[in-house]
Order: sequence, then C-alpha cells, then structure tokens
Amino acid sequence: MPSYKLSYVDGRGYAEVSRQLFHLSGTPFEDNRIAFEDWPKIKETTPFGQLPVLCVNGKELPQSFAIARYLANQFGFSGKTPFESAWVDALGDQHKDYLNEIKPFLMVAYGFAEGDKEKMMKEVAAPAIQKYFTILEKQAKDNGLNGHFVGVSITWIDLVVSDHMGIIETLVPNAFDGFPLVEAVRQKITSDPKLKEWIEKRPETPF
Ligand SMILES: N[C@@H](CCC(=O)N[C@@H](CS)C(=O)NCC(=O)O)C(=O)O
Repeated sequence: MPSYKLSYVDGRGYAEVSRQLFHLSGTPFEDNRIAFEDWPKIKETTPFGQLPVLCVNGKELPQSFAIARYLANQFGFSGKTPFESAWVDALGDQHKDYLNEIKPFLMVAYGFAEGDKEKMMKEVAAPAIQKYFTILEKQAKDNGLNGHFVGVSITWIDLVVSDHMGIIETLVPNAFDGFPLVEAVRQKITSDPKLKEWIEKRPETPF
C-alpha cells in the first residue's frame, strides 16, 4: 500500500473530503495539520504555494479537488462508469463556481474581511445558495431519490456537499430550507458508519 501524507491547516476546509475518503476506505494516512505560524516557512516548498498537498510515496500533489478525485479513483468513490465520473466532476466544477460566488460572504463572516455580515448574507450568500442548491435539488431528484447525487453509492461530490452544508448552517440560519432532497443526501451520507465514526472523533474546528 502506498504511504499517504495529507498536509493542511487545522481545519476541515479544502482537506476534509480527502480525509473522509481515507476513513471511508479504511486507508491509513498521516493527517498532517500545519500550525499557522509554521506556514510561511513551508509555503515556498509547496508545488503551488497553497495547501492542501497530498504526498504519495514522497511525490506531491496540490489542489484539493485533484487530490479528492485521485483518492476517489483509487478507493472507488468516483462513479461506476466514465459518464457517472464526468457528472461527479461537473458537480465539482459547479461547486467551485458557487464557492467563488459565496466567498466574499465567508471572508466577512469569518472576520478575514471588513463588511456588513447581515447585508452580505442577504445579497451574496442567499442568492448563491439558492442558485446552487436548486441545481443540487434537481440532481438528487433526477438521480432517483436514492440519497446520492450520482449513481447508487457514495461519490466524492456527496461528501463535498454534505461537509459544506455543515459549515454554512453555522453561519446562515435556515440556509437549506426548501431543499429537502439535498438534506436527504446529507442525512444518508453522514449516517454511513465509517463516516459517522470519523465525524464523531475528528478535531473540533470552526470550519
Ligand atoms: N484552489 C485551491 C485553494 C486552496 C487554498 O486556498 N488554500 C489556502 C488554505 S485554505 C492556502 O493555502 N492559503 C495560504 C496561502 O495562499 O498562502 C484548492 O482547492 O486546493
């Protein structure tokens, strides 16, 4: 088995889905959480100057979705056919478009930027959530109401959406009212015994 080291800060953020893929597949890995004060020394040594970075047998891979996709391919969480995998990728790309839209709100909500949080919630977060979750709600329905966005078993996009909901609901009251099918996917995913075990024991972090 290859040796895996996943480096990120001490948060869920861009690394949590990959951690979940390790836990779901029962694959040992080093969960390397870098302290904020150590980051400036390490930044220049990383491939793209950012975290997360996955190290596989000493070889580095940057970019969270490339890492998640690579692990999902290795462990069987990327879709059962090329077309399913392409749909998982399409939803992943849509998720990144949505993150770009909601990011100004997140920066203010977490105190990384100045701004009126309530105003940003109404004018930035709410429309971004409405647009993206409407797409997801339709996708959950079109996929047959089976608790997954693609196919009949867990794929990495189920994890991306479920973890993201857990973060947003701490910032936006009733964020997912009106999206019961997306909520049903989250309920199914987070009740998976291996994932449940990890969620219960993982370090507590705000995001
Ligand atoms: N597109 C990248 C974004 C990663 C990213 O923004 N990482 C942040 C931490 S959450 C980072 O490395 N920030 C430090 C820096 O840019 O110096 C990904 O998906 O991996």
